[in-house]
Amino acid sequence: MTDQKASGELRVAIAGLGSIGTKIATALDQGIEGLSLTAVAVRDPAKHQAFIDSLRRPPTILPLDQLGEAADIVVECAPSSQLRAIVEPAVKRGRAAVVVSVGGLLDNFDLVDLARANGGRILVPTGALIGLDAVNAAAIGTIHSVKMVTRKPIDGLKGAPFIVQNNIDIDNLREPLKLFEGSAREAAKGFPANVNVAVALSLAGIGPDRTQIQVWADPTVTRNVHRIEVEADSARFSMGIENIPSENPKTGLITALSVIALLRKQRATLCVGT
Ligand SMILES: NC(=O)C1=CN([C@@H]2O[C@H](COP(=O)(O)OP(=O)(O)OC[C@H]3O[C@@H](n4cnc5c(N)ncnc54)[C@H](OP(=O)(O)O)[C@@H]3O)[C@@H](O)[C@H]2O)C=CC1
Ligand SMILES: O=C([O-])CC(=O)C(=O)O
Repeated sequence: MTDQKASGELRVAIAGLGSIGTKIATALDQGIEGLSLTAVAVRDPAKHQAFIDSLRRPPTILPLDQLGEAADIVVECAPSSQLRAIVEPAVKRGRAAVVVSVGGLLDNFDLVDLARANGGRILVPTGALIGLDAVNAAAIGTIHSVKMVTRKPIDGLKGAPFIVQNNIDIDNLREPLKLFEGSAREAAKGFPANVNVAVALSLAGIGPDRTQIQVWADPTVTRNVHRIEVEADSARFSMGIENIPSENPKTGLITALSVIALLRKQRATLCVGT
């Protein structure tokens, strides 16, 4: 690993080899300019050994808290409950942490201060969303409102704490049901594995308390559908995305691609989009 550092490559580690992590690992193994995969953290090594062995340059398996020793960039793609255990040791060492479980960041926002104090960075990819470049730009001026409506197939919402705690039966729905309306912050509590997108949107724009979201369980859709309306002093824009679910029905296929695009930008000569 020291050799790779000496060669000028940015070393990348991945925490969690699920739907998102395996795709990022494969892309890094196939080659991203100036980056190499050096380490991964998994909960059950035996489960992932065959995948790791199938890579051309198999990474080392390390505990979560050691990823920052083996990498310049630590990519978090585990459940949000693990966010702190992954990000804290990395940013303490001055590393960059790419966070996909961004909903979990709201309850751990001191990590941003920790990163700042230690020369680390926290990078939130656009993920399963669209247009955070425009939201970032509008936020340089004044954004008056950000409203989002998320519709997901039943499988994309099963088990969400909001649904369980309120005893809502979504299994037998025949028409769309509005489950939730409120702030991105409250939505992240009720749907921690379902509305990371709303939190990313809020952090790019006017924050988790002012960003409004509706969450619908919709048996008539087969994709994770997000529609967003932004009203700002520079522009008014509407955005929509219909994500094809990955093998994890809660996660759109585009999420891993978004992280790969972010990683590509770290060393690319030509960068397009903010
Ligand atoms: N920002 C965005 O736009 C989006 C964010 N997400 C979020 O990204 C995260 C990852 O999603 P996804 O890949 O679909 O999830 P998966 O459930 O497919 O994968 C998560 C992986 O993390 C592993 N894991 C669990 N605990 C640990 C641990 N202690 N150490 C190491 N690995 C662990 C799991 O292992 P095991 O298989 O053994 O359980 C699993 O392989 C989720 O939090 C999800 O909500 C998802 C979609 C969009
Ligand atoms: O935000 C999330 O956690 C996932 C999501 O909506 C999607 O993949 O479309």
